[in-house]
Amino acid sequence: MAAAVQTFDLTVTSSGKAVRLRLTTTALFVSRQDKREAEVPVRQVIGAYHASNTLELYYLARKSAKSQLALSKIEGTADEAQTKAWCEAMMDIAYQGVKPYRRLKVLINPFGGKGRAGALYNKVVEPIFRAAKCPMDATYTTHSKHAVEIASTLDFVYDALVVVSGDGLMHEVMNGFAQHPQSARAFELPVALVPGGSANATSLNILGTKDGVDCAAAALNAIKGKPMKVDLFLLTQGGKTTISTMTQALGIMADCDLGTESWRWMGEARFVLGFLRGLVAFKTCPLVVQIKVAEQDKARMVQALESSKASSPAGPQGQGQLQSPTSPSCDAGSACKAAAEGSLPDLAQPVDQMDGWLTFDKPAVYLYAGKGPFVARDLMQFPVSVPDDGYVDIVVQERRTRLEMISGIEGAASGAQFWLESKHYFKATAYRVKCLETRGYFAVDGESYPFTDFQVEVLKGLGTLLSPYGHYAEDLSRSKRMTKGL
Ligand SMILES: Nc1ncnc2c1ncn2[C@@H]1O[C@H](COP(=O)(O)OP(=O)(O)OP(=O)(O)O)[C@@H](O)[C@H]1O
Repeated sequence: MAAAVQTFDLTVTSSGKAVRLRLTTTALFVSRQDKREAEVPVRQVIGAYHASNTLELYYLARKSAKSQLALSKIEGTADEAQTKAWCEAMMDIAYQGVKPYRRLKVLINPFGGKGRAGALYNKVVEPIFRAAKCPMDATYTTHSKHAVEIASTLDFVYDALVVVSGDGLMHEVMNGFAQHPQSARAFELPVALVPGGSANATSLNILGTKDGVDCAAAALNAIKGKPMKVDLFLLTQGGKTTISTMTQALGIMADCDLGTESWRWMGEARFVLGFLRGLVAFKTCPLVVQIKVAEQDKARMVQALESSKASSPAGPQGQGQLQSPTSPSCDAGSACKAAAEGSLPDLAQPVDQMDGWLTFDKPAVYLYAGKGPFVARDLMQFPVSVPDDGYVDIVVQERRTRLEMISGIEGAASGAQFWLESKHYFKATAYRVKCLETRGYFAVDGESYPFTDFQVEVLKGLGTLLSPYGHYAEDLSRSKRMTKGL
Protein backbone atom coordinates (compact mmCIF):
# COMPACT_ATOMS: atom_id res chain seq x y z
CA MET A 1 0.00 0.00 0.00
CA ALA A 2 1.48 3.37 -0.97
CA ALA A 3 2.51 5.42 2.05
CA ALA A 4 0.11 8.25 1.19
CA VAL A 5 -2.91 5.92 0.92
CA GLN A 6 -4.67 5.60 4.26
CA THR A 7 -7.21 2.89 3.39
CA PHE A 8 -7.48 0.12 0.83
CA ASP A 9 -10.94 -1.37 0.19
CA LEU A 10 -11.87 -4.60 -1.47
CA THR A 11 -15.36 -6.00 -1.79
CA VAL A 12 -15.52 -9.75 -2.22
CA THR A 13 -18.46 -12.02 -2.92
CA SER A 14 -18.63 -14.73 -0.30
CA SER A 15 -21.44 -17.33 -0.40
CA GLY A 16 -23.42 -15.00 -2.68
CA LYS A 17 -23.13 -12.02 -0.30
CA ALA A 18 -20.95 -8.95 -0.46
CA VAL A 19 -18.27 -8.57 2.20
CA ARG A 20 -16.38 -5.30 2.35
CA LEU A 21 -12.81 -5.46 3.56
CA ARG A 22 -11.23 -2.16 4.53
CA LEU A 23 -7.54 -2.16 5.34
CA THR A 24 -5.93 0.71 7.24
CA THR A 25 -2.41 0.90 8.65
CA THR A 26 -3.61 -0.37 12.03
CA ALA A 27 -6.76 -2.40 11.48
CA LEU A 28 -8.81 -4.53 9.14
CA PHE A 29 -12.54 -3.73 9.07
CA VAL A 30 -14.90 -6.47 7.92
CA SER A 31 -18.45 -5.37 6.96
CA ARG A 32 -21.21 -7.74 5.96
CA GLN A 33 -24.75 -6.80 5.02
CA ASP A 34 -26.47 -8.20 8.08
CA LYS A 35 -23.74 -7.93 10.71
CA ARG A 36 -22.00 -5.24 12.74
CA GLU A 37 -18.65 -4.13 11.31
CA ALA A 38 -15.78 -6.05 12.91
CA GLU A 39 -12.50 -4.29 13.65
CA VAL A 40 -9.44 -6.55 13.74
CA PRO A 41 -6.00 -5.17 14.70
CA VAL A 42 -3.57 -5.91 11.85
CA ARG A 43 -1.42 -7.94 14.23
CA GLN A 44 -4.28 -10.45 14.47
CA VAL A 45 -4.37 -11.02 10.72
CA ILE A 46 -2.69 -14.36 10.03
CA GLY A 47 -2.72 -14.53 6.25
CA ALA A 48 -4.27 -13.14 3.05
CA TYR A 49 -3.82 -15.32 -0.01
CA HIS A 50 -5.01 -15.10 -3.61
CA ALA A 51 -5.26 -17.51 -6.54
CA SER A 52 -6.59 -15.91 -9.73
CA ASN A 53 -9.75 -14.08 -8.52
CA THR A 54 -10.24 -15.93 -5.20
CA LEU A 55 -9.22 -14.67 -1.80
CA GLU A 56 -8.61 -16.51 1.47
CA LEU A 57 -8.29 -14.35 4.55
CA TYR A 58 -7.49 -15.64 8.06
CA TYR A 59 -7.53 -13.61 11.24
CA LEU A 60 -8.00 -14.00 14.99
CA ALA A 61 -10.90 -12.23 16.66
CA ARG A 62 -12.78 -12.28 19.94
CA LYS A 63 -16.53 -12.86 20.07
CA SER A 64 -16.70 -10.60 23.13
CA ALA A 65 -14.20 -8.56 25.14
CA LYS A 66 -13.94 -11.38 27.66
CA SER A 67 -13.64 -14.32 25.25
CA GLN A 68 -10.42 -15.83 23.93
CA LEU A 69 -9.17 -15.29 20.40
CA ALA A 70 -10.54 -17.62 17.72
CA LEU A 71 -9.56 -18.24 14.11
CA SER A 72 -11.90 -16.79 11.46
CA LYS A 73 -11.76 -17.34 7.72
CA ILE A 74 -13.27 -15.41 4.82
CA GLU A 75 -13.30 -16.94 1.35
CA GLY A 76 -14.55 -14.98 -1.62
CA THR A 77 -14.03 -13.75 -5.15
CA ALA A 78 -13.29 -10.34 -6.60
CA ASP A 79 -11.45 -8.74 -9.47
CA GLU A 80 -8.17 -10.65 -9.94
CA ALA A 81 -5.76 -7.70 -10.07
CA GLN A 82 -7.44 -5.98 -7.10
CA THR A 83 -7.47 -9.19 -5.05
CA LYS A 84 -3.77 -9.68 -5.67
CA ALA A 85 -2.89 -6.08 -4.76
CA TRP A 86 -5.09 -6.15 -1.65
CA CYS A 87 -3.63 -9.46 -0.38
CA GLU A 88 -0.09 -8.20 -0.88
CA ALA A 89 -0.86 -4.97 0.98
CA MET A 90 -2.55 -6.92 3.78
CA MET A 91 0.43 -9.27 4.18
CA ASP A 92 2.88 -6.34 4.20
CA ILE A 93 1.02 -4.65 7.01
CA ALA A 94 0.16 -7.82 8.93
CA TYR A 95 3.82 -8.91 8.99
CA GLN A 96 5.49 -5.51 9.35
CA GLY A 97 8.99 -6.13 10.70
CA VAL A 98 8.42 -9.90 10.96
CA LYS A 99 9.30 -12.64 8.49
CA PRO A 100 6.16 -14.57 7.51
CA TYR A 101 6.03 -18.36 7.10
CA ARG A 102 8.27 -19.10 10.11
CA ARG A 103 9.64 -22.63 10.15
CA LEU A 104 8.53 -24.08 13.46
CA LYS A 105 9.78 -26.98 15.52
CA VAL A 106 6.92 -27.86 17.86
CA LEU A 107 7.16 -29.92 21.07
CA ILE A 108 3.94 -31.11 22.66
CA ASN A 109 3.82 -32.77 26.08
CA PRO A 110 0.77 -35.07 25.89
CA PHE A 111 0.69 -35.14 29.71
CA GLY A 112 0.96 -31.36 30.19
CA GLY A 113 -1.92 -29.63 31.95
CA LYS A 114 -3.81 -32.78 32.97
CA GLY A 115 -3.35 -34.21 29.47
CA ARG A 116 -5.01 -31.34 27.59
CA ALA A 117 -1.94 -30.08 25.68
CA GLY A 118 -2.39 -32.45 22.71
CA ALA A 119 -6.05 -31.55 22.22
CA LEU A 120 -5.30 -27.81 22.54
CA TYR A 121 -2.60 -28.14 19.92
CA ASN A 122 -4.81 -30.00 17.44
CA LYS A 123 -7.88 -27.86 17.96
CA VAL A 124 -6.47 -24.37 18.41
CA VAL A 125 -2.78 -24.05 17.62
CA GLU A 126 -2.12 -26.18 14.57
CA PRO A 127 -4.98 -24.63 12.50
CA ILE A 128 -3.46 -21.18 13.16
CA PHE A 129 0.01 -22.34 12.08
CA ARG A 130 -1.55 -23.85 8.95
CA ALA A 131 -3.44 -20.63 8.23
CA ALA A 132 -0.10 -18.80 8.51
CA LYS A 133 1.45 -21.36 6.12
CA CYS A 134 4.23 -22.08 8.61
CA PRO A 135 6.17 -25.26 7.83
CA MET A 136 5.87 -27.38 10.99
CA ASP A 137 7.79 -30.27 12.45
CA ALA A 138 5.88 -31.50 15.51
CA THR A 139 7.04 -34.04 18.09
CA TYR A 140 4.95 -35.39 20.98
CA THR A 141 7.30 -36.02 23.89
CA THR A 142 7.22 -39.67 24.89
CA HIS A 143 9.09 -39.52 28.19
CA SER A 144 10.49 -37.19 30.81
CA LYS A 145 13.67 -35.42 29.55
CA HIS A 146 12.70 -36.14 25.92
CA ALA A 147 12.73 -32.37 25.29
CA VAL A 148 16.32 -32.21 26.65
CA GLU A 149 17.36 -34.82 24.07
CA ILE A 150 15.62 -32.97 21.23
CA ALA A 151 16.93 -29.51 22.16
CA SER A 152 20.50 -30.78 22.64
CA THR A 153 20.65 -32.16 19.09
CA LEU A 154 18.44 -29.69 17.25
CA ASP A 155 19.49 -28.73 13.71
CA PHE A 156 19.60 -25.03 12.95
CA VAL A 157 16.88 -25.17 10.32
CA TYR A 158 14.04 -23.57 12.30
CA ASP A 159 13.02 -19.97 12.99
CA ALA A 160 11.45 -20.78 16.36
CA LEU A 161 10.84 -23.62 18.81
CA VAL A 162 7.28 -23.84 20.08
CA VAL A 163 6.66 -25.55 23.42
CA VAL A 164 3.08 -26.70 23.99
CA SER A 165 3.15 -27.54 27.68
CA GLY A 166 3.91 -25.91 31.02
CA ASP A 167 7.06 -24.48 32.53
CA GLY A 168 8.58 -27.93 33.01
CA LEU A 169 9.13 -28.52 29.30
CA MET A 170 10.71 -25.09 28.86
CA HIS A 171 13.13 -25.98 31.69
CA GLU A 172 14.04 -29.13 29.73
CA VAL A 173 14.48 -27.21 26.45
CA MET A 174 16.90 -24.69 28.00
CA ASN A 175 18.89 -27.50 29.64
CA GLY A 176 18.99 -29.22 26.25
CA PHE A 177 20.37 -26.04 24.65
CA ALA A 178 23.08 -25.93 27.35
CA GLN A 179 24.19 -29.43 26.26
CA HIS A 180 24.08 -28.62 22.55
CA PRO A 181 27.52 -28.81 20.83
CA GLN A 182 26.88 -25.22 19.65
CA SER A 183 25.10 -24.08 22.79
CA ALA A 184 25.55 -20.33 22.26
CA ARG A 185 23.84 -20.64 18.87
CA ALA A 186 21.15 -22.92 20.29
CA PHE A 187 20.24 -20.30 22.92
CA GLU A 188 19.70 -17.79 20.10
CA LEU A 189 16.78 -19.84 18.79
CA PRO A 190 13.61 -18.07 19.96
CA VAL A 191 11.28 -20.16 22.09
CA ALA A 192 7.51 -19.58 22.12
CA LEU A 193 5.34 -21.00 24.84
CA VAL A 194 1.81 -22.23 24.34
CA PRO A 195 0.10 -22.68 27.73
CA GLY A 196 -0.54 -26.39 27.85
CA GLY A 197 0.61 -26.96 31.45
CA SER A 198 -0.91 -26.36 34.86
CA ALA A 199 0.63 -23.12 36.15
CA ASN A 200 2.04 -21.72 32.85
CA ALA A 201 3.81 -18.92 34.73
CA THR A 202 6.10 -18.02 31.82
CA SER A 203 3.12 -17.67 29.47
CA LEU A 204 1.41 -15.39 31.99
CA ASN A 205 4.50 -13.22 32.15
CA ILE A 206 5.00 -13.05 28.40
CA LEU A 207 1.37 -12.68 27.28
CA GLY A 208 -0.34 -11.27 30.38
CA THR A 209 -2.74 -12.83 32.85
CA LYS A 210 -5.59 -12.79 30.34
CA ASP A 211 -3.82 -14.00 27.19
CA GLY A 212 -1.31 -16.15 29.09
CA VAL A 213 -3.92 -18.88 29.22
CA ASP A 214 -5.13 -18.30 25.66
CA CYS A 215 -3.57 -20.81 23.24
CA ALA A 216 -4.61 -18.78 20.17
CA ALA A 217 -2.85 -15.67 21.53
CA ALA A 218 0.19 -17.84 22.21
CA ALA A 219 0.11 -19.29 18.68
CA LEU A 220 -0.04 -15.73 17.33
CA ASN A 221 3.04 -14.90 19.40
CA ALA A 222 4.84 -17.93 17.89
CA ILE A 223 4.09 -16.60 14.40
CA LYS A 224 4.67 -12.91 14.98
CA GLY A 225 6.42 -12.40 18.34
CA LYS A 226 9.81 -10.76 18.42
CA PRO A 227 12.88 -12.16 20.17
CA MET A 228 13.25 -10.95 23.75
CA LYS A 229 16.38 -11.73 25.73
CA VAL A 230 15.84 -13.18 29.20
CA ASP A 231 18.28 -13.98 31.97
CA LEU A 232 18.64 -17.62 32.97
CA PHE A 233 20.24 -19.07 36.11
CA LEU A 234 23.09 -21.50 36.59
CA LEU A 235 22.33 -23.67 39.61
CA THR A 236 25.23 -25.60 41.15
CA GLN A 237 24.33 -28.32 43.60
CA GLY A 238 26.06 -31.54 44.63
CA GLY A 239 28.77 -31.23 41.97
CA LYS A 240 26.24 -30.77 39.14
CA THR A 241 24.92 -27.79 37.23
CA THR A 242 21.41 -27.16 35.93
CA ILE A 243 19.87 -24.26 34.06
CA SER A 244 16.93 -22.82 35.98
CA THR A 245 14.60 -20.79 33.81
CA MET A 246 12.18 -19.39 36.32
CA THR A 247 12.31 -19.84 40.09
CA GLN A 248 13.94 -21.45 43.09
CA ALA A 249 11.95 -21.83 46.33
CA LEU A 250 12.50 -23.14 49.86
CA GLY A 251 10.36 -23.05 53.01
CA ILE A 252 6.60 -22.48 52.95
CA MET A 253 6.56 -21.57 49.24
CA ALA A 254 8.17 -24.89 48.27
CA ASP A 255 6.06 -26.86 50.76
CA CYS A 256 2.81 -25.50 49.35
CA ASP A 257 3.85 -26.63 45.86
CA LEU A 258 5.85 -29.87 46.22
CA GLY A 259 4.31 -30.80 49.58
CA THR A 260 0.79 -30.79 48.11
CA GLU A 261 1.41 -33.04 45.07
CA SER A 262 -1.12 -35.54 46.44
CA TRP A 263 -3.79 -32.79 46.37
CA ARG A 264 -3.41 -32.20 42.59
CA TRP A 265 -7.08 -33.10 42.13
CA MET A 266 -7.97 -29.80 43.84
CA GLY A 267 -6.42 -27.74 41.04
CA GLU A 268 -4.89 -24.39 41.98
CA ALA A 269 -6.68 -24.42 45.38
CA ARG A 270 -3.99 -26.80 46.64
CA PHE A 271 -1.42 -23.97 46.71
CA VAL A 272 -3.63 -21.79 48.92
CA LEU A 273 -4.44 -24.67 51.26
CA GLY A 274 -0.76 -25.62 51.35
CA PHE A 275 0.15 -22.03 52.21
CA LEU A 276 -2.43 -21.95 55.03
CA ARG A 277 -1.11 -25.27 56.33
CA GLY A 278 2.39 -23.77 56.32
CA LEU A 279 1.12 -20.77 58.24
CA VAL A 280 -0.35 -22.99 60.94
CA ALA A 281 3.01 -24.74 61.38
CA PHE A 282 4.87 -21.39 60.90
CA LYS A 283 8.29 -23.05 60.88
CA THR A 284 11.57 -21.24 60.43
CA CYS A 285 13.27 -22.41 57.26
CA PRO A 286 16.59 -23.97 58.32
CA LEU A 287 19.00 -22.10 56.08
CA VAL A 288 21.69 -19.46 55.82
CA VAL A 289 21.51 -17.23 52.75
CA GLN A 290 24.45 -15.35 51.27
CA ILE A 291 23.65 -12.85 48.56
CA LYS A 292 25.83 -10.95 46.12
CA VAL A 293 23.62 -7.88 46.30
CA ALA A 294 23.26 -5.34 43.53
CA GLU A 295 20.27 -3.47 44.98
CA GLN A 296 18.17 -3.69 48.14
CA ASP A 297 16.33 -0.38 48.05
CA LYS A 298 12.74 -1.08 46.96
CA ALA A 299 12.06 2.46 45.71
CA ARG A 300 15.14 2.35 43.48
CA MET A 301 13.99 -1.04 42.12
CA VAL A 302 10.68 0.52 41.07
CA GLN A 303 12.56 3.37 39.39
CA ALA A 304 14.76 0.86 37.53
CA LEU A 305 11.61 -0.95 36.36
CA GLU A 306 10.27 2.36 35.06
CA SER A 307 13.43 3.12 33.11
CA SER A 308 13.62 -0.42 31.69
CA LYS A 309 10.07 0.11 30.45
CA ALA A 310 11.04 3.42 28.89
CA SER A 311 13.89 1.76 26.97
CA SER A 312 11.66 -1.13 25.81
CA PRO A 313 9.77 -0.94 22.54
CA ALA A 314 6.35 0.59 23.11
CA GLY A 315 3.29 -1.53 22.56
CA PRO A 316 2.65 -4.60 20.47
CA GLN A 317 4.39 -5.47 17.22
CA GLY A 318 4.04 -2.82 14.58
CA GLN A 319 3.96 0.03 17.09
CA GLY A 320 7.57 0.03 18.18
CA GLN A 321 11.01 -1.20 17.40
CA LEU A 322 12.57 -4.04 19.29
CA GLN A 323 15.73 -3.24 21.19
CA SER A 324 18.68 -5.10 19.78
CA PRO A 325 19.21 -8.04 22.13
CA THR A 326 22.01 -7.66 24.63
CA SER A 327 24.70 -10.26 24.23
CA PRO A 328 24.91 -12.83 26.97
CA SER A 329 27.58 -12.16 29.56
CA CYS A 330 28.00 -15.88 30.16
CA ASP A 331 27.66 -18.86 27.89
CA ALA A 332 25.89 -21.71 29.68
CA GLY A 333 27.61 -24.24 27.44
CA SER A 334 31.04 -23.23 28.65
CA ALA A 335 29.76 -22.87 32.22
CA CYS A 336 28.42 -26.44 32.10
CA LYS A 337 31.63 -27.68 30.46
CA ALA A 338 33.69 -26.01 33.18
CA ALA A 339 31.46 -27.72 35.71
CA ALA A 340 32.06 -31.11 34.08
CA GLU A 341 35.80 -30.49 34.19
CA GLY A 342 35.63 -29.96 37.93
CA SER A 343 35.87 -26.19 38.14
CA LEU A 344 32.56 -25.78 39.95
CA PRO A 345 32.29 -23.12 42.62
CA ASP A 346 33.35 -24.66 45.93
CA LEU A 347 30.35 -24.06 48.18
CA ALA A 348 32.48 -24.79 51.25
CA GLN A 349 34.71 -21.81 50.41
CA PRO A 350 33.60 -18.65 52.22
CA VAL A 351 32.39 -15.86 49.97
CA ASP A 352 34.31 -12.61 49.77
CA GLN A 353 32.43 -10.12 51.99
CA MET A 354 34.36 -7.31 50.33
CA ASP A 355 32.97 -8.32 46.95
CA GLY A 356 29.39 -7.26 47.70
CA TRP A 357 28.19 -10.45 49.43
CA LEU A 358 25.99 -10.15 52.49
CA THR A 359 24.67 -12.79 54.83
CA PHE A 360 20.97 -12.80 55.70
CA ASP A 361 20.81 -14.13 59.23
CA LYS A 362 17.29 -13.30 60.42
CA PRO A 363 14.84 -16.21 60.87
CA ALA A 364 12.93 -16.70 57.60
CA VAL A 365 9.84 -18.69 56.63
CA TYR A 366 10.74 -18.86 52.97
CA LEU A 367 13.14 -17.87 50.25
CA TYR A 368 11.76 -17.37 46.77
CA ALA A 369 14.10 -16.30 43.97
CA GLY A 370 13.61 -15.97 40.24
CA LYS A 371 12.58 -14.02 37.19
CA GLY A 372 9.22 -12.89 35.82
CA PRO A 373 6.58 -11.04 37.87
CA PHE A 374 4.02 -13.85 38.16
CA VAL A 375 4.78 -17.29 39.58
CA ALA A 376 1.07 -18.17 39.41
CA ARG A 377 -2.00 -16.32 38.21
CA ASP A 378 -2.80 -15.02 41.68
CA LEU A 379 0.73 -14.45 42.91
CA MET A 380 2.94 -11.64 41.62
CA GLN A 381 5.99 -12.63 43.62
CA PHE A 382 8.53 -10.48 41.74
CA PRO A 383 6.73 -7.23 40.85
CA VAL A 384 9.94 -5.40 39.85
CA SER A 385 11.39 -8.18 37.72
CA VAL A 386 12.99 -7.10 34.42
CA PRO A 387 13.68 -9.81 31.78
CA ASP A 388 17.35 -9.08 31.16
CA ASP A 389 18.65 -6.75 33.89
CA GLY A 390 21.23 -9.38 34.82
CA TYR A 391 19.75 -9.90 38.29
CA VAL A 392 17.92 -12.60 40.13
CA ASP A 393 15.14 -11.17 42.31
CA ILE A 394 15.27 -12.70 45.78
CA VAL A 395 12.52 -12.48 48.37
CA VAL A 396 13.32 -13.61 51.89
CA GLN A 397 10.23 -13.55 54.09
CA GLU A 398 11.31 -12.81 57.64
CA ARG A 399 9.48 -14.79 60.30
CA ARG A 400 7.48 -12.26 62.30
CA THR A 401 3.75 -12.72 62.94
CA ARG A 402 1.20 -14.90 61.18
CA LEU A 403 -1.06 -11.87 60.98
CA GLU A 404 1.46 -9.98 58.85
CA MET A 405 1.74 -12.92 56.46
CA ILE A 406 -2.03 -13.23 56.22
CA SER A 407 -2.29 -9.51 55.48
CA GLY A 408 0.07 -10.08 52.54
CA ILE A 409 -2.35 -12.55 50.88
CA GLU A 410 -4.68 -9.75 49.81
CA GLY A 411 -1.99 -7.98 47.79
CA ALA A 412 -0.51 -11.18 46.35
CA ALA A 413 -1.99 -10.89 42.85
CA SER A 414 -1.28 -7.16 42.51
CA GLY A 415 2.27 -7.30 43.88
CA ALA A 416 1.32 -4.97 46.74
CA GLN A 417 2.91 -7.29 49.34
CA PHE A 418 6.26 -6.16 47.88
CA TRP A 419 6.13 -3.21 50.28
CA LEU A 420 5.77 -5.30 53.46
CA GLU A 421 8.67 -4.53 55.72
CA SER A 422 9.17 -8.18 56.63
CA LYS A 423 9.59 -9.08 52.94
CA HIS A 424 13.28 -8.52 52.22
CA TYR A 425 13.74 -8.01 48.51
CA PHE A 426 17.14 -8.15 46.83
CA LYS A 427 18.40 -7.85 43.29
CA ALA A 428 21.52 -9.95 43.06
CA THR A 429 23.96 -11.41 40.58
CA ALA A 430 24.37 -14.61 42.63
CA TYR A 431 23.34 -16.19 45.92
CA ARG A 432 24.16 -19.21 48.01
CA VAL A 433 22.06 -21.25 50.38
CA LYS A 434 23.43 -23.43 53.15
CA CYS A 435 20.83 -25.91 54.41
CA LEU A 436 21.03 -26.49 58.15
CA GLU A 437 18.82 -29.60 58.10
CA THR A 438 18.50 -32.53 55.73
CA ARG A 439 14.71 -32.61 55.44
CA GLY A 440 12.78 -30.09 53.39
CA TYR A 441 11.54 -29.19 49.94
CA PHE A 442 13.55 -27.31 47.33
CA ALA A 443 11.64 -26.43 44.16
CA VAL A 444 13.50 -25.41 40.99
CA ASP A 445 11.10 -24.23 38.27
CA GLY A 446 8.42 -26.15 40.17
CA GLU A 447 10.37 -29.44 40.10
CA SER A 448 11.73 -31.17 43.21
CA TYR A 449 15.48 -30.91 43.91
CA PRO A 450 17.49 -32.19 46.91
CA PHE A 451 17.34 -30.05 50.03
CA THR A 452 21.10 -29.46 50.12
CA ASP A 453 23.47 -26.51 49.70
CA PHE A 454 23.43 -24.76 46.34
CA GLN A 455 24.55 -21.66 44.48
CA VAL A 456 22.75 -19.68 41.79
CA GLU A 457 24.45 -17.34 39.32
CA VAL A 458 22.73 -15.19 36.70
CA LEU A 459 23.39 -15.94 33.02
CA LYS A 460 22.58 -12.50 31.68
CA GLY A 461 20.37 -12.43 28.58
CA LEU A 462 21.20 -16.01 27.65
CA GLY A 463 17.67 -17.20 26.81
CA THR A 464 15.55 -15.96 23.90
CA LEU A 465 11.76 -15.98 24.15
CA LEU A 466 9.25 -14.67 21.65
CA SER A 467 7.21 -11.78 22.98
CA PRO A 468 4.56 -9.45 21.57
CA TYR A 469 5.85 -6.55 23.68
CA GLY A 470 9.63 -6.82 24.12
CA HIS A 471 9.09 -6.75 27.88
CA TYR A 472 6.86 -8.61 30.33
CA ALA A 473 3.21 -8.15 29.42
CA GLU A 474 2.17 -6.64 32.72
CA ASP A 475 4.94 -4.04 32.75
CA LEU A 476 2.80 -0.99 32.18
CA SER A 477 0.15 -1.53 34.82
CA ARG A 478 2.70 -3.27 37.05
CA SER A 479 5.06 -0.33 37.24
CA LYS A 480 2.14 2.09 37.59
CA ARG A 481 0.92 0.10 40.60
CA MET A 482 4.41 -0.10 42.04
CA THR A 483 5.04 3.62 41.56
CA LYS A 484 1.91 4.34 43.60
CA GLY A 485 3.58 2.67 46.55
CA LEU A 486 6.58 5.01 46.48
N1 LIG B 1 5.47 -38.37 27.49
C1 LIG B 1 5.76 -38.02 28.72
N2 LIG B 1 5.55 -38.87 29.76
C2 LIG B 1 5.80 -38.50 31.02
N3 LIG B 1 6.29 -37.30 31.38
C3 LIG B 1 6.53 -36.43 30.42
C4 LIG B 1 6.27 -36.72 29.04
N4 LIG B 1 6.60 -35.64 28.29
C5 LIG B 1 7.05 -34.71 29.17
N5 LIG B 1 7.01 -35.17 30.42
C6 LIG B 1 7.34 -34.48 31.68
O1 LIG B 1 6.21 -33.73 32.12
C7 LIG B 1 6.71 -32.78 33.07
C8 LIG B 1 5.68 -31.72 33.32
O2 LIG B 1 5.52 -30.94 32.19
P1 LIG B 1 5.11 -29.40 32.30
O3 LIG B 1 5.73 -28.76 33.46
O4 LIG B 1 5.43 -28.80 31.01
O5 LIG B 1 3.56 -29.46 32.54
P2 LIG B 1 2.75 -29.17 33.87
O6 LIG B 1 3.43 -29.70 35.07
O7 LIG B 1 1.36 -29.64 33.61
O8 LIG B 1 2.74 -27.57 33.87
P3 LIG B 1 3.39 -26.44 34.83
O9 LIG B 1 4.86 -26.72 34.98
O10 LIG B 1 3.13 -25.16 34.11
O11 LIG B 1 2.65 -26.50 36.13
C9 LIG B 1 8.03 -32.33 32.48
O12 LIG B 1 8.97 -32.16 33.51
C10 LIG B 1 8.45 -33.49 31.55
O13 LIG B 1 9.64 -34.12 32.00
